[in-house]
Amino acid sequence: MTTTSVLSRQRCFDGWQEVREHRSAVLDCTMRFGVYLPPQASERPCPVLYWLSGLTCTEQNFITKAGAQRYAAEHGVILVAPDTSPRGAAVPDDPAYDLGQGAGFYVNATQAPWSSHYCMFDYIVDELPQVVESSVSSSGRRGIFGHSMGGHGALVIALRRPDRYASVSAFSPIVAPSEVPWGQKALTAYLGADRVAWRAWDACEQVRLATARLPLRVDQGDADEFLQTQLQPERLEAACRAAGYPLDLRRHAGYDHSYYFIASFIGEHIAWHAAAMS
Ligand SMILES: N[C@@H](CCC(=O)N[C@@H](CSC=O)C(=O)NCC(=O)O)C(=O)O
Repeated sequence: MTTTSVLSRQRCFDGWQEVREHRSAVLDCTMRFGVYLPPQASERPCPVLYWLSGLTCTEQNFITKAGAQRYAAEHGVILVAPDTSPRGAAVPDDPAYDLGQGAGFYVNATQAPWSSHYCMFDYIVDELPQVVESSVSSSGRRGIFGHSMGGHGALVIALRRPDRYASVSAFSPIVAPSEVPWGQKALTAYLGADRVAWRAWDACEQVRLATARLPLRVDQGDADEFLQTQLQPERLEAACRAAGYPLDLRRHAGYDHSYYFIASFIGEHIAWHAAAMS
């Protein structure tokens, strides 16, 4: 039985924005997550939409910058925003922003020293939903979305576990971590140098193996500073086309990689997930 404490609770669009903390058995550390409870959650079961943030983020970035609560209240969706890695003094870290704490990449690490704590895939797929959904009025319907590293996480998680989700979407995702510097660095550290082990964590590879077809949407700004070096959405487009996996990829002129882009389209994503989760 996990004990979860409420660290903060604010009224927001007639619902509640909370930050909760619990001891994670999977990650072997204390973890925080944001949970937004829309007004409907006090009257009836609501679907739960999980947001995965990108490099350098905590549970705070999404809840303070995306402006998502207005739309979650409108559509009766519970929003959950976890941290991006295990945390704490006992958890291995790296001085670089793109490895270690704040950069868990949503994989289950197999290599020392990371494997003792960095099991973000299992945390997001299994432990966190158990913790959250046993304490809120959940309809049992779930969606997942994310940004950049978190977009990669959302895609891989939904492609590998379509039984768990009704829909998946991403803002500016890393779609082929095996082929770009952020991903190659993280996968080498967490999984080792053998690229065969990387396939399970690469959305383009997983599209090729997918048997189920979830509603899949990606939004990408064309002024994104990481577009050519780290993101390369054309790789996902090609993989989906080859696999016959329907993809709704929308490109937006002038938008960069920031939360200003996310805030501009978050309402569309939440409405889209709400329809799929109903
Ligand atoms: N060069 C930056 C890189 C960090 C960054 O841009 N982080 C993004 C996600 S990038 C991919 O996962 C982000 O969401 N930042 C938080 C925010 O609130 O904008 C650096 O050195 O920090």
